[in-house]
Amino acid sequence: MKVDGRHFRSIWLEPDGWSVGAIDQRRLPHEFIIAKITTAEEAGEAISSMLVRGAPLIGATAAYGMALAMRGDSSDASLDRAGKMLAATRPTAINLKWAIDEMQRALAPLAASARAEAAYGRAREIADEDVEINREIGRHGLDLIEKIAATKKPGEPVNVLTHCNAGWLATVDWGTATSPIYQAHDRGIAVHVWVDETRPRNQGASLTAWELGHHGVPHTVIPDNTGGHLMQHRMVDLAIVGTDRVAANGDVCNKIGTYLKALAAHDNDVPFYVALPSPTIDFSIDDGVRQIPIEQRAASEVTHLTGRTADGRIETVRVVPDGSSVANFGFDVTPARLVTGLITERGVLGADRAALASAFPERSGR
Ligand SMILES: CSC[C@@H](O)[C@@H](O)C(=O)COP(=O)(O)O
Repeated sequence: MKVDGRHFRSIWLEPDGWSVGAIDQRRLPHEFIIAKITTAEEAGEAISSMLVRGAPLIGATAAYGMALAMRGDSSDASLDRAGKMLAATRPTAINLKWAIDEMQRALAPLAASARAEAAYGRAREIADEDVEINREIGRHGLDLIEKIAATKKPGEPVNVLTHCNAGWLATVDWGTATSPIYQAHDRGIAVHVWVDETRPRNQGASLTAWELGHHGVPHTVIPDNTGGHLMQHRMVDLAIVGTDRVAANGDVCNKIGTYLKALAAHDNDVPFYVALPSPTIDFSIDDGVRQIPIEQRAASEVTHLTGRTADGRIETVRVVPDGSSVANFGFDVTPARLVTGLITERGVLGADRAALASAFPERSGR
């Protein structure tokens, strides 16, 4: 996608042919800083510090991290060590494990001398595949938006609510939940996005709003608690969110607060869609609510807020009284019964085992 007219992916191989560039998402929307990742350890640190975040991008970063590990030491021990180190960086997004497994499957049978080149090749493929998958998600989601647009008066926008950042910053390009929005906007369909701020880290307010703004998509940032009110007053035509892991039964894990939006959508007959690339499906888990591990993050994300002061300084301030205890669950699980459909690269599916298994038979048997 474009930043000030220049095309960017969220991660890329630098022109030196070995180091990895990425947009430092901790600094947005106030500063656009490019980070250089030169070792597997730095890739791991980029994931755990949320320099990069979003399930598909975490996977792509881990793949490049494995390539960097192979560049330094391509032994079996190094392959195993890098996989374990990267897998421990964040627990919820299954794309991380998926990408590490893919890399190990591709590299383990090779002679050590052939691994570094093969690792860079597979990491690049994983990144390129993510872009194509997200383009296809957009194509299928566009049909849904077009159908709603056909019911509107001329110039009246389709109102989409989204949560967190499932945009191009969370993937390699296009985004998952935002891909249908970008494609609709590019076709001249009037779309307007309600952007949940997404406390505590504010990925909606700082990242989704930033990227929609750069693409010229009309949007309004709302406090997280606003969605139910908007839905009651018919101000939301559909919700589209991303996901960090979908269980085989169609339960959807996503950023904390997604479940409450799905409940409000259900109560108000607002279609609630989840956009996902197939690596986000975890066919080894049958019950998302009970089995998906939920990351618990630092209390400081809740107790403190970072922003830009009127004179341009970036400052962090405390908003919670000293001494209050804090809980910071990073994700929640929306039961499949609340999901209208799963927008995948192979079409819009029901949120159930049969639909997922028949669309992705090559994954469901593994
Ligand atoms: C296409 S990304 C889908 C999800 O990864 C996204 O909605 C989300 O919850 C990201 O959480 P984050 O904690 O910012 O990595």
